[in-house]
Amino acid sequence: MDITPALTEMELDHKPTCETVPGLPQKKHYRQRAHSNPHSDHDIEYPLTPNHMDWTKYYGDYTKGRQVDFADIGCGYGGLLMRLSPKYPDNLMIGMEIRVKVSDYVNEKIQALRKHHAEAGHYRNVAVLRSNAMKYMPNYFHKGQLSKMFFLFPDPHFKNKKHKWRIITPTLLSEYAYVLREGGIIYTITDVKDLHEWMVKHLSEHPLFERLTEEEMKKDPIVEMLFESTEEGQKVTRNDGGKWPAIFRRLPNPAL
Ligand SMILES: C[S@@+](CC[C@H](N)C(=O)[O-])C[C@H]1O[C@@H](n2cnc3c(N)ncnc32)[C@H](O)[C@@H]1O
Repeated sequence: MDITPALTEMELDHKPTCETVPGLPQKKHYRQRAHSNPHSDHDIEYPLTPNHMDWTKYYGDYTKGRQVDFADIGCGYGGLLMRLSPKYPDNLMIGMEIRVKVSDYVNEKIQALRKHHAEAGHYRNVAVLRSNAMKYMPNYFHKGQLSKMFFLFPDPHFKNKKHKWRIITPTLLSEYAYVLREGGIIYTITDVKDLHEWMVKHLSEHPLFERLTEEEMKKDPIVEMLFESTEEGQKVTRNDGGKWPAIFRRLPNPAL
C-alpha cells in the first residue's frame, strides 16, 4: 500500500512547519551539546533480551504482525526517518539517539505528525528510542531482524585517541552483522573524507560485508535520500561541504 500521494509536497520534503502541523516542536527548545560521550550512559534502561522489548509502547497497534526492520543509528533530529516513513509504510523504523533532548524532540515531532494525520494514519511506523547503539543492539534486536541500518553523518571523533568512540569499528561491525539479515544493507554517508575512508576500510575488510557497486547504488531509491534528508546533511550543503556515501550488503554466513 503506497500512502505517499496523500501527503503534501512540503511534508514529503520532511519540512513541516508550525503552520502546517500544529504542535510541532521547535528545535531551539531541544538543543544539546553536539557530542556526547558514548561511554557515559549509565541512566539508560534497556531490555534484557529482544523478547523483553515491548514495541507496542512505540508503535501501538501498528506493531501487530510487524517487526522493526529499519534502524537509523544516531538519528539526530530524525530527518531521514520522516522522509522514509511515508515511503515505506509497512516497515517499522526506529531512530536510535543517545542525546536525551534530541530524542525528546524527535518523539514530540512524531507525535505531532501522527496527530495531524490521524485520519490517514501516517507516521505510525516511525519511532525513536533514546539509547546507546554502541552497546545495546543485541538487547533490542533478534539475530537477522534488521533489513536496513543507516549511519548518516556520524560523529567523526577526529583524534586518534578517540577513534575507539567511532560508531563503526571492527567489533561493532560484527554486532551489526548479527542483527542484520543476509542481504540487508548498511548505508553510510559523511562529509569527513578521513571518516569515509575509515568506514570503507573496516566494512570492506569485514568478512560479512561487501560494497555495492555504483550501478547497484543507482538502482536503490534510498541512496538519493541520504544526502539532504537530515539536518546534518543540510548543514553540510549550506557550508558547501563534500559528501561521501558508501553502501554495503550483509553477506551470508560462511558454511562451517
Ligand atoms: C553528527 S550527528 C548526525 C545526526 C543525523 N544522523 C544527521 O545526519 O543529521 C550524530 C548523532 O549520533 C548520535 N550518537 C552518537 N553516538 C551515539 C550512540 N552510541 N548511540 C546513539 N546515538 C549516538 C549523536 O547524539 C548525534 O545526534
